[in-house]
Amino acid sequence: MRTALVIGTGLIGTSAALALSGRGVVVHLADHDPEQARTAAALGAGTDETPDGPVDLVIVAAPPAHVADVLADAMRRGAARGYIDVASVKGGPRRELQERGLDLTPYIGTHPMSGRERSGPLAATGDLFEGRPWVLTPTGDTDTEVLNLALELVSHCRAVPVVMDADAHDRAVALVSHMPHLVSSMVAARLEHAEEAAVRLCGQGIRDVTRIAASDPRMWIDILSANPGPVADLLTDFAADLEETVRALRALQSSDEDERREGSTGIADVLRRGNAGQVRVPGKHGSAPRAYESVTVFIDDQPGQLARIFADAERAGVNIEDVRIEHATGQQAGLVQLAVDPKAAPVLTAGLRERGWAIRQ
Ligand SMILES: NC(=O)c1ccc[n+]([C@@H]2O[C@H](COP(=O)([O-])OP(=O)(O)OC[C@H]3O[C@@H](n4cnc5c(N)ncnc54)[C@H](O)[C@@H]3O)[C@@H](O)[C@H]2O)c1
Ligand SMILES: O=C(O)C(=O)C[C@]1(C(=O)O)C=C[C@@H](O)C=C1
Repeated sequence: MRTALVIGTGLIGTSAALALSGRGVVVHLADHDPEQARTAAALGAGTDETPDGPVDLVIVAAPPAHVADVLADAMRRGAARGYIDVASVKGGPRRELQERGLDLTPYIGTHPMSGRERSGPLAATGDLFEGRPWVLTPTGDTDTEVLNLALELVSHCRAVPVVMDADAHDRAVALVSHMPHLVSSMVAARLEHAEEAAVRLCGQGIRDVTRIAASDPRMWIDILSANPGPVADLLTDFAADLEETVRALRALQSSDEDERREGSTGIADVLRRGNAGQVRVPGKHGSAPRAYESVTVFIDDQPGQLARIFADAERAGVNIEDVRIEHATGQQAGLVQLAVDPKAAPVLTAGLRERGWAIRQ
């Protein structure tokens, strides 16, 4: 692929454009808000000038409700050899395009399974998709050359291609993305009118559960409107679990010992099922989940601390698999949790202590 046109230069479009530009592809940037395209260009994602002629690949990264319109327009004016979109839902856009009677052989619906709770080009990064699944939904009619262009894009973004049927994709993301998003919003909504004294105690647990609730509601209304049935089915099962859990908690309040025992069994069952589901969440780069050990380091909130920790870990010969930072409430300090291979944990602990770091036991 030598040239590409990204239409919709927000978080996802600009991240893909940064990755492609970094691999030498000439990327043109367009957005219905020209300021967004200018910002993306200023970040080094490409040029906001209109291409002279057809490009190799058009990548539509507009909100889901606009995808079919934008694609249809680009296809009618022959803007490229191949066309893809990156919307979070796949069945709806394809059907909308079919209804318009367009030739869909040069089109593939795709979806990178990576994002952030922030929108716009300023939130973009060229490594956003690294190691993440990128779903492609070709059909029997898809032009092979276009499939190859899409695979090239996925490879330039260092993502992992996954081929799926569009409707099967929508059912899968209802489970792993859309339903969890609503649950996160509902947990976060409990905080809206909560007392300040309680909110001040927020720790890492609630931060993990509510991060995605900060996302742009307009985008999520589009996504959920395009996949309401599968999400409603999942939430119906979720509601049944909730009811059972409430029943078990009420039983735990009982003065009757048998009822309390039943309540305790009910709660243990929810927690056990949670453990069983959680271990199925794939690990880094889509590999089977791996158990890492955490080494927790106290840091002052000063520039360069993280860089020093990483350099000292390298000196100790330890590979850091993942990192998480927890800020201490009301203090200029924090805790850095370094996830490492269990065998490397004592080596890292000793190495960091030797270099003056305070390690939490
Ligand atoms: N945010 C995520 O985590 C995520 C992850 C994977 C896929 N997606 C999908 O990627 C797409 C973009 O999402 P985002 O998070 O980058 O959103 P964003 O809000 O950051 O960017 C969307 C951009 O599209 C532009 N736009 C809106 N209507 C347009 C139109 N008609 N023509 C041209 N440009 C238009 C907006 O001005 C904006 O710059 C969506 O379809 C979304 O479902 C999002
Ligand atoms: O991690 C996040 O912030 C996301 O919003 C990512 C996420 C997801 O649910 O995994 C959200 C929607 C996209 O369609 C794909 C990815």
